Amino acid sequence: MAYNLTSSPLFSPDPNEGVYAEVIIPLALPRNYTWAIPTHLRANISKGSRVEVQLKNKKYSGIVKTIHTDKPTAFEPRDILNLLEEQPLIYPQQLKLWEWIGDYYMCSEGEVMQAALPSHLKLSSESILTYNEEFGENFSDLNDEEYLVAEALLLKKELKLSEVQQILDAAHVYPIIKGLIEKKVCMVWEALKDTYKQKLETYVHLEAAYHNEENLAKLLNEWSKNKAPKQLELLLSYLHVIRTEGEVTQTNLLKKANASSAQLKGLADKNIVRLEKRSVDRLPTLPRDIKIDFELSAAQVEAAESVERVLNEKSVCLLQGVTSSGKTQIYIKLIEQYIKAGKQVLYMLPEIALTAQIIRRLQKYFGGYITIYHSKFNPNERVEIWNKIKTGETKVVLGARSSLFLPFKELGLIIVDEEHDPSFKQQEPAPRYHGRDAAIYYASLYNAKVLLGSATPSIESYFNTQAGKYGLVNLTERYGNVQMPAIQIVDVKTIITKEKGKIILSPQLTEAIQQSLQEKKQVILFQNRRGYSPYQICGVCGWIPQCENCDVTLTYHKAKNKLQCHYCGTSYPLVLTCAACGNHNFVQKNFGTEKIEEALVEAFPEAKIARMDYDSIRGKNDHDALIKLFEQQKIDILAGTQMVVKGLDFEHVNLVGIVDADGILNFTDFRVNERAFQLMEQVSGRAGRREAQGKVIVQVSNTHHPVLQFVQHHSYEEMYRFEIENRKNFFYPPFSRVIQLICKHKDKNIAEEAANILGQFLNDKYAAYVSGPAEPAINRVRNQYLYELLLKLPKDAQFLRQCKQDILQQVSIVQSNKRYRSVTIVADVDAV
Ligand SMILES: Nc1ncnc2c1ncn2[C@@H]1O[C@H](COP(=O)(O)OP(=O)(O)OP(=O)(O)O)[C@@H](O)[C@H]1O
Ligand SMILES: [Zn+2]
Repeated sequence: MAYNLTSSPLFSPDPNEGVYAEVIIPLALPRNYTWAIPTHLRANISKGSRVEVQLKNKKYSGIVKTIHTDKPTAFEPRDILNLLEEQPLIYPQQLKLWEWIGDYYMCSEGEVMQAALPSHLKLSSESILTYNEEFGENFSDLNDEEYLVAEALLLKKELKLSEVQQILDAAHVYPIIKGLIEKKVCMVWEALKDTYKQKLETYVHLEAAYHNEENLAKLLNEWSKNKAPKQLELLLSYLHVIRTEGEVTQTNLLKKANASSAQLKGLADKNIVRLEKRSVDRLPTLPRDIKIDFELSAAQVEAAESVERVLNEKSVCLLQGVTSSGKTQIYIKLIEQYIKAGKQVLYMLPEIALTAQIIRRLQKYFGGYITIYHSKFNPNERVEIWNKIKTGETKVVLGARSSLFLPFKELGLIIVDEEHDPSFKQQEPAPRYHGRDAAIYYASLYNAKVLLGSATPSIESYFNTQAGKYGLVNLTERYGNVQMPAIQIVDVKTIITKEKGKIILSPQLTEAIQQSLQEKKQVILFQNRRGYSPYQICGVCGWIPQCENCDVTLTYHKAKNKLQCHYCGTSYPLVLTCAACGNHNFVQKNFGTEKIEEALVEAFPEAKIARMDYDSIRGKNDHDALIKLFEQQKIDILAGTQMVVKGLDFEHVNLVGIVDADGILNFTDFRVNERAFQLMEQVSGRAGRREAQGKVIVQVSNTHHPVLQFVQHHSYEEMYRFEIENRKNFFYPPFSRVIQLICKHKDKNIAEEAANILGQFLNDKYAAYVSGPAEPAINRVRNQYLYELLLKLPKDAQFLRQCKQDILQQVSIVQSNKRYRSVTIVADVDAV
């Protein structure tokens, strides 16, 4: 099914008859409300239009979902106040996507809208406007009303929309605010993303008049030598720098020209140059240029051709290529084809913040054709990207799951790289959607194709290939025909340490590291726990310090000398005295990345060692900086969490150590085997990617765990055959669909009662499919007690729809009881 992008013109109703619009506003309402379209707006409002509406005493910008003539009977609809753009803000495909996500993931379209639109496009009375420092103070282009608001903003730096209303004393403020945002005088502050801080830099531009060679020559020739010779010198320097470097910052220019800012200001006052303050994070504008300078290997050519063949027949193809087989290279060739055919491509990655390496790789080939969409970007930029995608100007977008909400004009292909990665699923808040699954739906609306890629596909996707729903293409050899790394299992049970705890560096691992260092190779050590040690125990009575807000032991962070809860983030001072027995004899149990780093420094004093986890990486650039250092071999050993795994490509790593595999194998989740395999295979995949075969050492005490063998054989198929039997026997996905319901309340009894009532109802109607309510392993987080129900439902669309409806209805019945009104009930469809 494909939709016509030009929205259908309004039907022409009887002028005396009312016309109404169902409007989505960014709130979690159980349903959308209806407003009347006043006569003067009828000709221009269509599906997808952005309008200003009032609900109770608050105003919102909302999106028109449908237009009809059925007058609501229960209430007198109010008029829509304003139409904010002539053209619809979003395409019909997006309305469809929002609706699908709302239905499928059991949330409101308002919640989807909240996630889908950049903050600048969703205004409400509570929105806060902040002054945009980049704008400067030149208000000459503003009209009277805009001027009033801009002046107030310059003074106060931020204003609530309700305050703007008072300043203007007008009913219709949204169009004025829209104008100010478009002119970049202000931005909408995003409460959740307050980490965003602009760093500004002043850029120097030649005024437009001197872009003309003749004018410029005249200016230079007629410059009288004795008047401001320093400025002339500065101007000549500028002309030199702009030619060689493309862009000129004030700092750079003044340094190169050995000039002062007063001299630069002199040039600006003469209207020769113009100074512009701009955020330094902003992406450089690269020329739009495709430069593909590599050839695919024979195996890659075959795989690429198979992908094309499959996509001619099916909408979705899974490219299963072992680690370092060059899947990215195949994507690059495919992207090139789509660009040349005038189509847009969305390249989705699990965590964009961790993928600077891939961004660099793609920019090298596609230059300005590639755009990155990122929640860390300045809101102005996000709207700019939004608009360029909507007009079709931007051809390729690289982004995490939220890039799915962009308004593509001619979407041709979605690539979901590392499709198995659990971070494609949004956890909190709603919409709790899966980026991969929503991508498949979204693509279908454009008749676009989807390419899923992974060395270790999700069981669900692989199952779909076996069922014939998706095509499957295999790439079984590494690029350059390097052998897959050899896996050595080290039984840590047999190694006794001084402290009778788990060993961090077994003799085998130590020796292997030594050898790598001698050969001038690099080492990655993986541990899925950060901090120094995950708990400390009183050596006398066994008491363990816990978080006050969560049912969780506290992790010791040595560098900060603090205890920290990894669930709510609260820090505590170190506990030296046991709260139970008063002794001072704590033992640090188990270990995280910080302790590994310490052990490495001790064992290899000559080596350069670095740690990569959420404690050592702060800003968005830290990660890339560390990766670059590792690429340039300025680091010998890198110890880290999942962060060291995701799709990274290093040339000189020949050894990988999985320091504590038991920590991966002992989860209680039904996906544990799948996850453990994926994680270990992916970590292993970082070794020996270029020349000779690499080596992986897995330290583990549970040496008979079946997953270890699958990893040792690098055999996804063995893992799949083993796991699919389990899933079938216990009726887990892909044989069923799971919906997890969680009741949360600060009073344990109330949470439990609400869960019981819900459970009772579900058990009456869906007994065969319900387990719980039960307390999860961690039953209190942020002072909220948790109770969980799990439904494993047959995959019958009709049946599922009914069941979801019943659940939602029941949730609202439970919450209509005063006692349970404040119980939070979360439904998570396809929970991961
Ligand atoms: N045809 C080719 N020409 C030149 N270099 C290539 C080619 N194919 C792959 N490579 C190089 O081999 C390395 C591995 O490729 P790539 O990172 O694409 O593998 P991958 O399949 O994505 O691996 P993973 O699943 O581990 O992320 C990269 O450095 C890549 O540049
Ligand atoms: Zn806590």
